[in-house]
Amino acid sequence: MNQAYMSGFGNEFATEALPGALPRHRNSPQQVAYGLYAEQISGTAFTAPRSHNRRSWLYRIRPAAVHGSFQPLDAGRIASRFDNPAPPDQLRWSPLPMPTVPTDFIDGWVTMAGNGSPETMTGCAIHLYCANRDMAGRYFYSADGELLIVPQLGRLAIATELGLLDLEPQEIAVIPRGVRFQVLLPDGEARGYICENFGALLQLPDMGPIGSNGLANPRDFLTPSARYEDVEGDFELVAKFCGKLWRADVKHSPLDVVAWHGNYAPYKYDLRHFNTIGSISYDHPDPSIFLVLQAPSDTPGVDTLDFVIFPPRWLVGEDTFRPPWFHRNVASEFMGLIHGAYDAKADGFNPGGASLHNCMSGHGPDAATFDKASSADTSKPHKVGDTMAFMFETRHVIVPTPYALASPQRQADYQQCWAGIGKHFRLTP
Ligand SMILES: O=C(O)Cc1cc(O)ccc1O
Ligand SMILES: [Fe+2]
Repeated sequence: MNQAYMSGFGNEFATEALPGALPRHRNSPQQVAYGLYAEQISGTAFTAPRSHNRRSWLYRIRPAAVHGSFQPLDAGRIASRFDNPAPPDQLRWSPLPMPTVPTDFIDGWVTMAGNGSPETMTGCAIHLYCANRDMAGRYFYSADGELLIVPQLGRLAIATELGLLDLEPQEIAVIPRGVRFQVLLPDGEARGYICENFGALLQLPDMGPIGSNGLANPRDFLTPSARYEDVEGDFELVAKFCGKLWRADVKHSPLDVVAWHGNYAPYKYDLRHFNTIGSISYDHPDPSIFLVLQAPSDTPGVDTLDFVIFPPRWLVGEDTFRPPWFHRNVASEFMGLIHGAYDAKADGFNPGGASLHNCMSGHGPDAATFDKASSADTSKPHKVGDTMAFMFETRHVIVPTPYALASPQRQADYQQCWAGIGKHFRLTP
């Protein structure tokens, strides 16, 4: 039986939708079973160390090269230059309204912020998506980066070359750079966040003194089994390349991979499976304990991108201000809320909304949260339940796009959430 998913992070998978479609003990035999073509897709340099080397072998009805020539396509609200002035202000946005005209997953991208560039393969772009129509007869890939997709509203059925990913809010998916896919909307509409990682691939973090278990456990990552379609028609292949969109005619479905093996493949992960580690004595720890996936930079210990979540958890710290503290960081923080409320903000940060606190911009609990937490009874545990927030944290400054700065969703009064923070200073302890 061809199971829907295979378990494990970055495994050497082998999967075939027709028996015997995978060549045995070689990758590129003179003739492949079922008249298939053999094709390799590499996601790291050929010479990358074995522990980081990612590539897969695809056995398909037609090679990926078979399509018409690419023509420029209007990129709409997708941006890839992050060289406009970035204000040091704390920024926050309300959720995007759902589209009023038919909009598929790709048409519905809005770039909010980013850094680096696709050409130099450094940094990332942060997009929101908002869609109400299936990608009918349309297939897409990004040569610019891997896509970390974080649904907030509505399920996604992501049909990829390597198999089908069914995704719902509180799950995430990663589509590797170059892998072609089509997104269908089982609920008729969908909204969420995308981080397009231009640099080194996302990986599971080392865990140091935490030990060999915890955080996101590798076996909870699911990769789809091979699944193909053998259909011909007048289809469109959309490529994102060097920040621009391009379209080409394709007379067959590119999702025609009958079998594949390797470790370069899409995967999904249910954030509700995260094994949250926290303080069981005093003080609020650094948010790095909530790290799900990291994209390392060339500097050991410094990531170009961290994907961090704030899941439901017990707070038990005694004589402790339990919510996130006031802080300024060298790293820059783009946050989103998938579900519920976030424990540092009493209101204004809503599911589907976003915030950006850049390098050294002061932020932390709003006045209402500060007042409540400073007088809470810390002799009793408190459950932060029914919540799922996340953060794309980067080493480089996250530049908001001109669109995001001028967006009607931008909350011009965001800084007011700290205006009520009073002076409590006195000369007695
Ligand atoms: O700013 C935020 O809300 C994110 C955050 C959470 C936390 O628990 C500690 C530091 C931090 O930046
Ligand atoms: Fe922060």
